[in-house]
This record gives sequence, structure tokens and C-alpha cells, in this order.
Amino acid sequence: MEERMVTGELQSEDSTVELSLRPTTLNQYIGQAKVKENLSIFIQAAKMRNEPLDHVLLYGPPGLGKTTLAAIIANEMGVQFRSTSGPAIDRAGDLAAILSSLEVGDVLFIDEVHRLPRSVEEVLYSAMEDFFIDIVIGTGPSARSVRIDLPPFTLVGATTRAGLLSAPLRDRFGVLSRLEYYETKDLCSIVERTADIFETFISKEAAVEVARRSRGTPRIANRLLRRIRDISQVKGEKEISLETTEKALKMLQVDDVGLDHIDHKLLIGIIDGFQGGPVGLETIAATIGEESQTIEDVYEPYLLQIGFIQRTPRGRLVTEKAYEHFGLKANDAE
Ligand SMILES: Nc1ncnc2c1ncn2[C@@H]1O[C@H](COP(=O)(O)OP(=O)(O)OP(=O)(O)O)[C@@H](O)[C@H]1O
Ligand SMILES: [Mg+2]
Repeated sequence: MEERMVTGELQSEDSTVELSLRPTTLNQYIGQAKVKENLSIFIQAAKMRNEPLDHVLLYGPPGLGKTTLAAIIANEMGVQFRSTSGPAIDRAGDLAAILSSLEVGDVLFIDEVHRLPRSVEEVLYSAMEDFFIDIVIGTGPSARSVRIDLPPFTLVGATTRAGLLSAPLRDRFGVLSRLEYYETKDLCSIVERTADIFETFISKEAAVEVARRSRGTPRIANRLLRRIRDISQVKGEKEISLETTEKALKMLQVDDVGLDHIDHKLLIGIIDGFQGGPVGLETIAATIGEESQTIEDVYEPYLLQIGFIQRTPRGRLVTEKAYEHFGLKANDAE
């Protein structure tokens, strides 16, 4: 897949900087008020009882701060943070090795937890519920099952697709937190915080503009800011101005509401090819040459969120709001 400025997914250029941009305490974590309030109460209560925190499932679109929040949980609990991911654990034995190296109260973070192989997932059930695992050692007639007791720990799972989690796994999480797209004012604070870390000045209007066009996603806001900062610096600006921000975003092909050419291709594809829909996902995918899974997971969520498309039983429908965005009239087509 080509690299996009406005995707929430992690891209190669993000990974190195992101580490330095990660807030480390709940207080520094901007937005997501409901999630933060809940977690803060559960963390305090667990600490008062001197028990590990209940297992936590964080879910929501890419780039909203799941990994960041997982690390914050460990930090706030004052325990070690161990991190792995679903696809990285091939065999039950790999998981057993990780689990048996944990210390009391540790946070084990499993990213993309919906991608754990089924055989590994099954080992996790008893680990989560009763802090032990049964593993089979050897093969054939000499095979035997060994029980390993584990220290009480907290599993923090993250997924962009909660719907793909099996029911037995989902049910073993005591805390389910859904991260939402950020409001502009929160993204604006994130942009200002990032600028601060970069030791760069940015005008209020410019920060609001970046926030407005970042699809409710901190990772995108930070990525756009980095590019805009480059352009502003080359121009010799002391402070990133609104004018430069607007120009830079135009160069980066990010439109007024944060959409790019791929969003345009998707929307215009439905408008031109199917009179605005409704049209089935598979048909759209074939028409614009993208995988339906990618459309569903990556392109569509934000378009749904801002009300540019609707899901109907008969397929996707482009709304009047989207027509207006392109300066078109919806009923022209009807
Ligand atoms: N609430 C927040 N306040 C400040 N910065 C944030 C916040 N949430 C996320 N960020 C920033 O956004 C970046 C992306 O966050 P993170 O990697 O945690 O997202 P994610 O949800 O784990 O994404 P993915 O689904 O790709 O794993 C981080 O570098 C972090 O700096
Ligand atoms: Mg992550």
C-alpha cells in the first residue's frame, strides 16, 4: 500500500519520533476523558487493594493512542511494561516463556490481540482467569502436561477490530475501553505539546488548522506538524504561521477536512459510478482497485464519523454533506 499522509496507521517515518512524543502519565494524556476517568479510578482502587489491575482491552482506530495508554497504565501502576503482539507469538510455548518471566503485577501488552493464533489464545484463557497455564511437553506416549503457576499480572490488549475478538477472550477482560476520535480542541493541545517537544513555535490559528485536518487522530496531527515545520523552517519563520500551514497542507494534498486523493477517489467513485450509492463494499473495492478490508478498516471509519458516507443494508451511500464538499448537488444524480 502506498504511504499516505492522512492514515492513522503507523508509517516508517513515524516510529522513531513517536517514542519521544509519547506522554507517560495519565495527566499528560490529552483527551479521551471518559476512558481516562475510568482507568484512573480502577488504577487507584487496585493500588489501594495492593492487587494488580484487572485485564484491560483498548480498542479503536489506529493512531489514537492505544499503545501509549498501555504504557501509561504500567507507569501509573508502578510496574514493568512488557510488550508483544498477536502475530509475533506463533506457538503456545512462546507465550508460556513470556508469561513465566513476568513479575507480580506486571503489565503484559499484546498489540493486535485479535491476531493471536487460536492455540495460543487458548493458553491465555487460564492465564488470565486463574494465573496458571498447562503446557504439553514432549510428543507421543511420553507427552505430559505440566502446570505452571504465574504471578498475578495485568494483560492489556489492543485491537483496531474488537469485532474480531473471540467471545471467550473478550469476556476475560474486566475493563473494556473504546478510544474515540479526538475533538479538535484536544488535538490542538496535542499539536502544541508536540511543537513544544520539538522546540518549535506555532501560532494558535496554525495549531487549530492542523488539528482540524488531522482526522481526529494524534498520529496524523504529529505527522502533519513535522512536515509543516520543515516547510516553515526553510522559509525562515520564527513561528509556524497559518499561511504556511495552509500552503503546506495544500502541497501535501490534504484538503479542508483532512481528506486526501484516496478519500476523493472513493467518494467520487461512488458518486460517478453509482449515483452516490447505495453500493456494496466489494463493488467499490473492485471499482477503485483497493482491498475491501482496507476500505473498511482504514478509509471508511473517518468518512463515516464525519457523515460523508452512510452504511445501509444495501451498501454504502454518499451523503449530501459529501456532495456539498465537492461542490456537487446530490439530487443531480437521481
Ligand atoms: N492522548 C494523547 N496525548 C498526546 N499524544 C498522544 C495521545 N494519544 C496518542 N498520542 C500520540 O500519537 C502517537 C500514536 O499513538 P499510539 O502509537 O499510542 O497509537 P495506537 O492507537 O497504539 O496506534 P496503532 O493502532 O497503530 O497501534 C504517539 O506517538 C503519541 O505521541
Ligand atoms: Mg499501537
